[in-house]
Amino acid sequence: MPTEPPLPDETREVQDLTSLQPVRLALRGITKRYPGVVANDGIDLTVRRGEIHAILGENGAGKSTLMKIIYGAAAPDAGSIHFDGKPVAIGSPKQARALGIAMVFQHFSLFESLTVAENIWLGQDDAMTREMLDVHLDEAQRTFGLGIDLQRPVHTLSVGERQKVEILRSLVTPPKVLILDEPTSVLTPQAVQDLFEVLRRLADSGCSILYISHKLHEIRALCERCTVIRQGKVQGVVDPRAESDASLARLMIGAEPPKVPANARAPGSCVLQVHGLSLPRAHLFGVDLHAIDLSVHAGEIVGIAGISGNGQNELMQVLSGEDTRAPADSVTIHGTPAAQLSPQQRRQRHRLHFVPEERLGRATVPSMSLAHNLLLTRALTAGPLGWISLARLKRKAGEILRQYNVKAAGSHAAARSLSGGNLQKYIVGREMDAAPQILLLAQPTWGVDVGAAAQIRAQLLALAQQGCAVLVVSEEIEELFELCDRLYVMARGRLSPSLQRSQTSVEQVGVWMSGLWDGAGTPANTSAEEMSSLV
Ligand SMILES: Nc1ncnc2c1ncn2[C@@H]1O[C@H](COP(=O)(O)OP(=O)(O)OP(=O)(O)O)[C@@H](O)[C@H]1O
Repeated sequence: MPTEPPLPDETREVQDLTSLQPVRLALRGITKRYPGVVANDGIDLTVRRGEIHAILGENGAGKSTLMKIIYGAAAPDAGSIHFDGKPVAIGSPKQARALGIAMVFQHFSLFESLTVAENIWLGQDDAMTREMLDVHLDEAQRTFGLGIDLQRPVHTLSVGERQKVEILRSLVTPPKVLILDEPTSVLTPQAVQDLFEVLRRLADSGCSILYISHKLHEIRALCERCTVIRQGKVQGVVDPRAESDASLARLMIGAEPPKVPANARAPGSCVLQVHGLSLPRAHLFGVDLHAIDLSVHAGEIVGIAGISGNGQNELMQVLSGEDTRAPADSVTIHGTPAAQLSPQQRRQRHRLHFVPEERLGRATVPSMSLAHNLLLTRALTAGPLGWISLARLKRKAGEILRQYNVKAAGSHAAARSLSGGNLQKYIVGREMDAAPQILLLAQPTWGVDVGAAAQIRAQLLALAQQGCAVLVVSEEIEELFELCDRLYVMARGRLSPSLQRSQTSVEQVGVWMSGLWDGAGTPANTSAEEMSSLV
């Protein structure tokens, strides 16, 4: 049995059955510095064979950096890695894969028009023929009960099924260590349960799993050990099943997350109205919108629940002005036709601001500094005679960093250098800081830690209190119940009637997410393909 390098005294090591298993991966003193920040500061991590080990930490704590080091995508400045008892230098993802380390990234990288098998084949080494791949895939499917039709084009798959394709891809050559970075962000509760079953079977077969998530209940349901990181240092190694949300939050952020204030507002007049909006999809893999009716009042927070890929993106594009094909009066703002106004016209005339789902590439230009990224949505920052004042931009970006607790090297930092959660805080902060009258947000707390998520929700409530009309699209039903006065549910390009939050339940919204409300079209007139997109 390989010997484990000694653990430092300050680490609270949990002793349980997993400690009988040999050590598969041991990191000692891993340090990684970026300009202005020590992302990993002497990190020790021990993962045993067949163990599901969670990595927990606030935004910017250094989790992704550590995983990139294990996967050979970043080089440590100091420290050592032992794999199956032997010291290794992992210089590239290819070397990591050769050792048996696989990684499933947060964002899917699949070609829509190719089949599942073709997508998986693309990522394999040249030596793997299609015939060999089919044998491996059949074997992996049988062992882990994945049940994916390998011949289906990816565009016909639901998000849950796409996630399974990513996992299946990592199982072609059975991994010894599988790293998953927030794999459940876009999954329904049922798809999460299915994923957990697959992961448990994988662990039973001896694979060690490193699981990054901000969702404490998931970590508790799945993992027997959890390494908590704060500001690049290990705070402790605990059994998450023996910890409460409060105790995990204390380890992670040094305090309990702030309570979101109770919601007592009286909505004002109707600000944003959508009437009978039907729109064919703009591209082959989009969703048609059918007869959408929606209203949002001043001072009101309205939520749209639903599984992503059911038309939410298409609707948000019409509302934000990115898609101006709809008849002018199908969207009105303060009673005036608005569907054909550009995003800039909506910002200038109606102070309508938008936080899209994609942080990099859409909400920000990855290579530009945070200060320059302000220019994407803030005309206010131009100086007299239309000159851009860099000093003003920097000052404003600095204010947003401070007010929204964003961890970054400064206003000069490139957007892509921020951790996912910190960039999300910056984008939400940038739009809230513009004092919008209408704010549209898609997945506002995606990838954000528990403390920061509570902070963003509290700020949204305060904004509504000041009279802003807020529309939130979210996969997280609990979040919508915490925030919203009214809810709609979106399925297959249709929007349900509105529900007062106080008069509905999570269960009812869950049922409606399958498109089963009166007048929505019953399963009888729903094609198999449409139904599968809801699973
Ligand atoms: N390529 C880079 N260049 C500069 N700084 C970086 C780079 N990658 C990460 N950092 C910084 O290192 C720190 C740790 O980032 P990391 O992405 O590892 O955090 P994280 O714990 O995964 O956060 P999140 O939960 O928000 O994804 C952050 O301060 C981040 O800004």
